[in-house]
Amino acid sequence: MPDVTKVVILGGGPGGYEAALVGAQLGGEVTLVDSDGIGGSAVLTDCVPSKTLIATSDVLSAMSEATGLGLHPANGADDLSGTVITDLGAINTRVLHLAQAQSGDIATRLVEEGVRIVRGRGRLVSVGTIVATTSLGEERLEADVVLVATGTHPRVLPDAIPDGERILDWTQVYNLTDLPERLIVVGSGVTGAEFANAYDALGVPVVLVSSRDMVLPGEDPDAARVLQDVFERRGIEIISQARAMSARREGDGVVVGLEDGREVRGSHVLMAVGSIPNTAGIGLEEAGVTLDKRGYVTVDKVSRSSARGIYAAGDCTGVFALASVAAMQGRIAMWHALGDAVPQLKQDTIASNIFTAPEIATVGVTQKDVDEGRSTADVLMLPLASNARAKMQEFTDGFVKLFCLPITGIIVGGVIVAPTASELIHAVSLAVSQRITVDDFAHAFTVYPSLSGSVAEAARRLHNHGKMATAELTN
Ligand SMILES: Cc1cc2nc3c(=O)[nH]c(=O)nc-3n(C[C@H](O)[C@H](O)[C@H](O)COP(=O)(O)OP(=O)(O)OC[C@H]3O[C@@H](n4cnc5c(N)ncnc54)[C@H](O)[C@@H]3O)c2cc1C
Ligand SMILES: NC(=O)c1ccc[n+]([C@@H]2O[C@H](COP(=O)([O-])OP(=O)(O)OC[C@H]3O[C@@H](n4cnc5c(N)ncnc54)[C@H](O)[C@@H]3O)[C@@H](O)[C@H]2O)c1
Repeated sequence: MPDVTKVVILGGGPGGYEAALVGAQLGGEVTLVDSDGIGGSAVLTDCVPSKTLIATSDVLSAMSEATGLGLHPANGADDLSGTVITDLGAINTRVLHLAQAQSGDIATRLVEEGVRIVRGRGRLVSVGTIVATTSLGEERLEADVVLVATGTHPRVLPDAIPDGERILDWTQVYNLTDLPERLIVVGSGVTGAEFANAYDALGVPVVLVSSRDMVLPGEDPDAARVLQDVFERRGIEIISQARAMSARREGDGVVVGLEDGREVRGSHVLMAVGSIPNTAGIGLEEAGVTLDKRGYVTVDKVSRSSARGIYAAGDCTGVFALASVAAMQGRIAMWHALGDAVPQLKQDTIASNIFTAPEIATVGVTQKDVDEGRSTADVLMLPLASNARAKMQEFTDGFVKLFCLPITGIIVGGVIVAPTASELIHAVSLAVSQRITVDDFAHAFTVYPSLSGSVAEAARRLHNHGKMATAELTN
């Protein structure tokens, strides 16, 4: 390696910008090439905007549940949420401003740390050479280390092309200034579920077209069941085992055609049918970077691609489509490339959250791992309905589920379905990453009354599981 390592990063999302910060910290000469704005899709179109929208919809969800707390609307509405004017134009203006401001803050920090930002589209022309196409023309950048962090874009069905007005992908919903009269959401993965939940809370009649039996395929089935029940109770119309084939405009509305010939009518449709990696046409395979059959860059646990000197991070690797994972993969790449101590990416410690009401947070070993024999963990599920704080808050849906190893009682995973699951999961995440036992976890104080008391209670109830297994082993 030369005295100063030249690093060129393609993509300014969390995978790219977090790597840039580490690269600069470790003395690299870092150039970040980004085509659509620093912060990437995470900040400008996906994670930050959706969670900002959900900050508003959460207030309305709480208001709609407040009747049970003795708060009645004064104007004859069904619940408190019916007493406010939901100004979607104002909500979306706030969302977009916040995203732009966040993007600006990240760009400022990068420049302060000595990262050079090139606004343009980059492509590899050889292993160590990138050409960035900018508004001023082409710029050639030589690199000792390249990081590809180009993310993904929304998948489009050939007969349901988004028009940005009524047929929308999730990057386009923030253009709306008026609430849809009836929103069809196609796809009941995390994106579809979060938007169906948010728009329902905003007071929009929602139809959810779900290709499976239940919403959130691939997530914890008990958690998915809770959400399905909550959605149905709130009046979201779920069309299960239905695959959308087309979406077309008709008059002032849209018609979604299903595979079985049925048609669903609404004022708008949001297509949330997955993503495609941004890896085509940027010289990756020509430079020796192996892509899998879906187009994701194949990487190892220190973010190395198959081509020497070329690393990849984030959604374009298909590892786990989360901003936190992208950021960690990016940092790992720089630690490795620039010779610092480097921890491998541990996928079995990743925590994530689905921002619905209630939230669904998970970490580590899953129910599927246990059911399919990949983990021998003991499982305990504790409904939150008996928790004192949950009763005070009139919260009846949700549970805590913990997974621990049978012999040692080490906590290896957890699922929390609760209004603040995204915060509650951190204790479990810490337990998983630090290999804390159920006994140690249960011995730590929790506040009374609190939902976290149920997390500790679940650990306490797993005490005998570990003991029983140990006794069986030693007898
Ligand atoms: C609706 C939605 C909500 C989400 N919510 C959450 C959440 O709450 N929490 C969470 O952890 N994750 C969330 N995610 C996932 C999260 O957004 C992604 O995991 C994250 O964006 C991945 O970061 P990245 O750096 O890999 O890519 P991106 O954020 O996609 O950034 C990649 C950047 O590279 C640019 N680019 C592409 N090609 C080139 C090129 N050739 N040259 C230069 N630049 C290029 C792109 O324009 C983009 O700016 C959500 C996803 C969606 C769809
Ligand atoms: N809160 C968060 O952290 C958050 C939020 C959103 C997305 N994400 C990340 O993004 C990833 C992708 O999530 P996603 O929901 O965008 O995509 P996805 O691929 O997980 O889900 C898309 C869903 O659409 C369904 N589908 C596909 N074609 C269909 C059709 N024609 N008709 C009906 N249904 C159809 C699929 O069966 C699937 O269930 C997640 O795994 C997650 O990692 C995270």
